[in-house]
Amino acid sequence: MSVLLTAAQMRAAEHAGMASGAVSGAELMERAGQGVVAALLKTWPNSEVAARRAIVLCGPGNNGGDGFVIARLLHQRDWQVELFLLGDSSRLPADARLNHDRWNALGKVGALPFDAPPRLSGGEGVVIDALFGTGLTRGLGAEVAPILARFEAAGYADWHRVAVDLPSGLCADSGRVLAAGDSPAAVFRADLTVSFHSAKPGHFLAQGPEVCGALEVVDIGLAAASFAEAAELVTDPGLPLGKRGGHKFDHGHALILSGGFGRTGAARLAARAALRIGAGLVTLAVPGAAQMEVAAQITALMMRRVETAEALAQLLEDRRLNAVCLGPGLGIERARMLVPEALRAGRATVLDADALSAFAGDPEALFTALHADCVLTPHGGEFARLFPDLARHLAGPLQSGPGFSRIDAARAAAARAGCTVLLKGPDTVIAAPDGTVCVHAAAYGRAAPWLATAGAGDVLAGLICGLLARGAGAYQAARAAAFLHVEAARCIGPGLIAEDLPEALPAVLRGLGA
Ligand SMILES: NC(=O)C1=CN([C@@H]2O[C@H](COP(=O)(O)OP(=O)(O)OC[C@H]3O[C@@H](n4cnc5c(N)ncnc54)[C@H](O)[C@@H]3O)[C@@H](O)[C@H]2O)[C@@H](O)CC1
Ligand SMILES: Nc1ncnc2c1ncn2[C@@H]1O[C@H](COP(=O)(O)OP(=O)(O)O)[C@@H](O)[C@H]1O
Ligand SMILES: [K+]
Repeated sequence: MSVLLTAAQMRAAEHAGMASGAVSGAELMERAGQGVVAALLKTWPNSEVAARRAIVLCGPGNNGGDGFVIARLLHQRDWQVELFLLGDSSRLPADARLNHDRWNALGKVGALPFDAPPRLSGGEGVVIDALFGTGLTRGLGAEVAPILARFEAAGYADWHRVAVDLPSGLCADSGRVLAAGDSPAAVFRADLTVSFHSAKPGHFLAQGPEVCGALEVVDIGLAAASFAEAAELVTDPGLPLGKRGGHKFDHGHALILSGGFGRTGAARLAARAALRIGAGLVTLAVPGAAQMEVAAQITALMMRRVETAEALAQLLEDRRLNAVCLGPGLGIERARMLVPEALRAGRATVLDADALSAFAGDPEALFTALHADCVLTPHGGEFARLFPDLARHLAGPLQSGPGFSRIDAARAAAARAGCTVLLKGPDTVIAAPDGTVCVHAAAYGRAAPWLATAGAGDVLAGLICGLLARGAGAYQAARAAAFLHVEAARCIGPGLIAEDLPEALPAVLRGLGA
């Protein structure tokens, strides 16, 4: 299982490694520098035969220390290296100071800000950002931002940009770019980011993927420390998805509540996803006025008329209906009427879209009615309606690090709601009320920008409901659905529309060996 370590957890892992006597700080720094050099040569093998020029920008802490190691290792490979240090070398921490001195025996240490900035000319080269890593506590201000701005203004042309651990300016915990007072937030925009031991949440959340470029995580020989509170990075469904025999009723019966005439498409998409992910049966609960519309569109799906809360209560007397989904296309009025009844019935329940927005005026009324087998699937706007204080924390400039993250927000929301919360986006975060949390990032090799299309969220709600019907727990169902949703999108690729997503599931499941 991959975990994402915050700046504080990473420091604790480093201290544990050093305290055990297994490794020294200087050894870790050496391996970090080796890892960056190896990753950059792997990414641009031709740079060995091109200009072999590097400009290394070192900061006042251990991130700068890594920069000195990188400069030395490239120099040993006959690269022409220009190195610049921000701050006073006598104030560097011990390991960084050691590597400063080792470099200084080989080459010069220029000062930052530049007297005369180096020119990015003469063919291919590499700018290495070793200014700040996990120790960044405030935004890049008047001293540092202009250094990056000069390179940006000059244009990098054939030069590659490598960030050591994190692009400077990016908060390791939140993936937000730190602001410096009223100045615009500044950040190094990397082509490649090389991090150590474990990725950080900031590599995957918010602006992280956009400013990191590609991401490599290199082993520096630290033992895998276990942090109960660390977020997991989702890289698999985490559930067995195959069917091992049995009757259709052994695989659950999902009930998807539909909206009225002309608004049934969203629920039909959700229902089809629930069926495709393996729910034994799926029924659409439809108001009378929409029955003809739905009947004309469905085959394997079933339909029941549900006009009122009483009708829903009656339907749910059938205990075989074991999972319910409300929200997609439901309409605010119908949601206000039906959600409390569905929650009273105590089934595993997904609430999405209108089922969330219906409680914008009184989120507490919803929280009181929710139970542990529920999953809320808000996008950013719906999240802000239910958890306005948490959304405010996430919005606006981040003045100090480590910053409040989408992980913090989802975790606080799940604790408050008393159920699983899946906060949607390219950086989806899923949290359980006990604090268990994971990040499913559609980023780097798993980017799926085609998912930003109408109806994609309805399919996700249906997938979760289908998995709940099959007996998965709320958190596990949400986690697996987020993974499968992006797998399906990647299977289709450009041109994707929401209708394609359920149809891609057989290929996805086959690929997973289900
Ligand atoms: N934790 C570990 O296990 C390892 C850490 N290593 C490196 O060490 C880094 C962390 O080192 P540090 O904790 O020294 O932190 P950093 O080197 O990231 O930065 C800390 C320094 O920057 C200053 N600072 C912070 N924000 C600033 C701003 N906006 N403007 C000006 N100065 C600012 C701080 O006062 C402090 O002097 C990692 O990112 C990584 O590159 C590696 O050497 C390998 C091992
Ligand atoms: N750029 C993106 N990359 C990956 N996934 C995305 C992206 N944009 C949106 N998504 C995903 O697509 C779905 C959109 O859901 P939602 O906003 O509810 O839309 P709708 O209500 O139209 O279905 C969510 O699961 C979200 O995580
Ligand atoms: K950096």
